[in-house]
Amino acid sequence: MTETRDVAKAIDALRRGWPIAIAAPGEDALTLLAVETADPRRLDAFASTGQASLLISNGRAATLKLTNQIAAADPDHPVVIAPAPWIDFAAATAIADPQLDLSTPLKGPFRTQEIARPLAAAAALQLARIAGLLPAFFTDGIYPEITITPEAIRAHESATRLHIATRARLPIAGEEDAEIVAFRTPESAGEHIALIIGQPDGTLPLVRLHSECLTGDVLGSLKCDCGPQLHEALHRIGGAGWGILLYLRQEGRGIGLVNKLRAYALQDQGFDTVDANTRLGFAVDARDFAVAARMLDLLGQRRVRLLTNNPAKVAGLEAQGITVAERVPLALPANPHNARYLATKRDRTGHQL
Ligand SMILES: Nc1nc2c(ncn2[C@@H]2O[C@H](COP(=O)(O)OP(=O)(O)OP(=O)(O)O)[C@@H](O)[C@H]2O)c(=O)[nH]1
Ligand SMILES: [Zn+2]
Repeated sequence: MTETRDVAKAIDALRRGWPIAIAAPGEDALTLLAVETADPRRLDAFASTGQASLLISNGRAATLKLTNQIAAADPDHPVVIAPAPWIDFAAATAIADPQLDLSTPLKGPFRTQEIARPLAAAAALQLARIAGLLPAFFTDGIYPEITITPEAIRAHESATRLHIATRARLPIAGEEDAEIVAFRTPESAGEHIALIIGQPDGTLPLVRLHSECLTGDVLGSLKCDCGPQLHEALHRIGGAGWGILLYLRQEGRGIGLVNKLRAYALQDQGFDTVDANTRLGFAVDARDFAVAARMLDLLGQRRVRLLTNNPAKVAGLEAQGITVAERVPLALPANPHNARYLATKRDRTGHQL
């Protein structure tokens, strides 16, 4: 069994443009080179014939009108494009990156091929998301140094080794009686944070799960509602007497900052937040709230009142054994820049406002 440490090495390798392999039980190993971090020289070294297959997500394949029958029936089924002489590094980049769709007339024809290693292929796309890279790979090249298993990727993602690293008083503007709690896991560097406001008083805590949004939280972006929601949540928790804000390192609904900004670039071209994620090749929402449940558990709070408009957060916590006794809506006025985003959340992702 590969160690989760090897997953960290594999993520590092992909981000540096080095190949890795994923070996699932019952399948031959699938060799992979991330398109985003490759270059023509690395592609030549990976595929000595100069030609490699391309592994892309179902959403990206659908945009390129490339889903074969099996893939069309199953939106999680990745797609492999067979090698062709014209699929050089530049063509592969145009296949991988939807931002280039309007400026790059795609060549063709493409030929998709049956996926010989479906488990490894699905794990590869998951790993691209964890690494914050575009979900597209050259495959079937030379055998690399690092081989990992889908099981190790799952273990790397799991919250079971999350623990409290330290806690300290942290008076904040408007809420001076607050304590910050930092959580760590050996698997990843991004630390999740809880801010406990007020003191437990026998009532259920008012809890907010806030997913990181650098643009909204720090820069005051008007494209989303994250910044105002963050401040309103802190205010509402204080007003309730006591409660907890979980600051989850799930930037861009789990696809990472760079991929979220790619989604913004697609939104500049007219796509909404849902279609932008799909065209990039990601799930509409890639978050997993198991980590939030584990944090509440470690804080001794298994029954909460939850500030959210998103039924998926309620379901995600309840699936992990946290009781959401009440959902408390958290809606803020729209502005001209985020009105469409809020309408899309209401109309397409089931947010209840
Ligand atoms: N991929 C992507 N992520 C976005 C976009 N706009 C905002 N985000 C991210 O969405 C997340 C905001 O989620 P939250 O406010 O916690 O949750 P929510 O699903 O809107 O549910 P609420 O609890 O009702 O607010 C943050 O991680 C943002 O970075 C976008 O257009 N694309
Ligand atoms: Zn935001």
